Amino acid sequence: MHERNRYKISPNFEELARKFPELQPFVKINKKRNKCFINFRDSNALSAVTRALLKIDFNLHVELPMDRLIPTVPLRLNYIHWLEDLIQTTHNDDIFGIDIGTGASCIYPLLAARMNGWNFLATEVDQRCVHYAQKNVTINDLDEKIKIKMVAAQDILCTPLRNENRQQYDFCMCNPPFFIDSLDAKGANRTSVRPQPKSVCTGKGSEIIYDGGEVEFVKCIIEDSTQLQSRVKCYTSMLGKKSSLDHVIAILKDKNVSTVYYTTSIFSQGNTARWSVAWSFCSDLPGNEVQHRT
Ligand SMILES: C[S@@+](CC[C@H](N)C(=O)[O-])C[C@H]1O[C@@H](n2cnc3c(N)ncnc32)[C@H](O)[C@@H]1O
Repeated sequence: MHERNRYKISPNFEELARKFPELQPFVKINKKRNKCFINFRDSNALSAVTRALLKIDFNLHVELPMDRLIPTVPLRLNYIHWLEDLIQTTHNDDIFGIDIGTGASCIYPLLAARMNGWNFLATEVDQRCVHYAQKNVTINDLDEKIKIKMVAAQDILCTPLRNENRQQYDFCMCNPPFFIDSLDAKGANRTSVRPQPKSVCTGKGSEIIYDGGEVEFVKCIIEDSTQLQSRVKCYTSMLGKKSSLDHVIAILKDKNVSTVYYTTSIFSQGNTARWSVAWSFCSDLPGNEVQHRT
C-alpha cells in the first residue's frame, strides 16, 4: 500500500455504515473476535463499500451497474498516488491525463479530479460503461474536468487523440482487460503466484478479457506510444500478473525504445497485488530520479 494511501489502516465499517446506511445490511460481526467484517465476495456488499467510501471520503456519488466491474477504492488510490510521485505533483489544475478504459465507475478520473483537480480524457469501448461513466461525471459536477470518449476496440490511443486539440498530455493510465479468455477469467489458468483475490469480480466479456490478455493490450499502448512520442509525457499501465511485467519490459526493449525510462512498482492490498510500468520519451520527466533506465 502506498504510504499516502488513507486505507493503510482498514476502514471502520461499523462507523462507515452509520454514515452510509445502505452499507448496514452488509456489516457482519465476528463474535469470536468481536470485530466487524464485510464479505467482499458478495457483489452487493462490494458495491455498497465502494459507494460508501467514495461518498464519505471523497464526496463522490457514484452509480455502479451490477453487471459491470465494481472497483475497490484502496487499490485504485494506490495507482493515483504512484502517478503523483511519477509526475511529481499532487494538487494541480493544469494536469491533463488520459484514462484508457475508464469503466462504468470512471473511478480514476473521478478520484483524481476530486483529490487533485486533474483533468481527463477517459476512453471506453463498452456502451453501457460509457453511459454510466458519463452519468457519474455529470452527477458529480465534473463535466468541465472529465471528457468521456467512446472508442472502437482496435483504437487504443492514436485514434482517440486524433481529433483532440490538446498538444500534450501529462500521462496516460490504464487498468487493462486482464484475462486472456473466458477460461482464464474463470480461474482455470490461475497459478499459485497469483492467489485468489478476496473480492468478487463482476466484470464481463471485453471489460476483463482481451485476446492475448493484458500483455497484448499494453503492447498496443506501446505501439501507439512509439508514434505519439512526447504527445503524452508519461505512458503508464497497471498489470495484474507479475509475469506480465517481464513481457512488457521485453516488448519495450524489442520496440527499440532504448532511451525510454521505465519504473515498476507493486501495489498490494490484502491478497491482491498489482504491478505498474511507466515509460517516457521525454528526458525531462520530473520523476526520473526514481526510475530505472532500460
Ligand atoms: C479492467 S477494466 C478497468 C475499468 C476501470 N478503469 C477500473 O479500473 O475499474 C478495463 C476496461 O477497458 C475497457 N476497454 C477494453 N478495450 C478498450 C479499448 N480499446 N479502449 C478503451 N477501453 C477499452 C473495457 O470495456 C473495461 O471497461
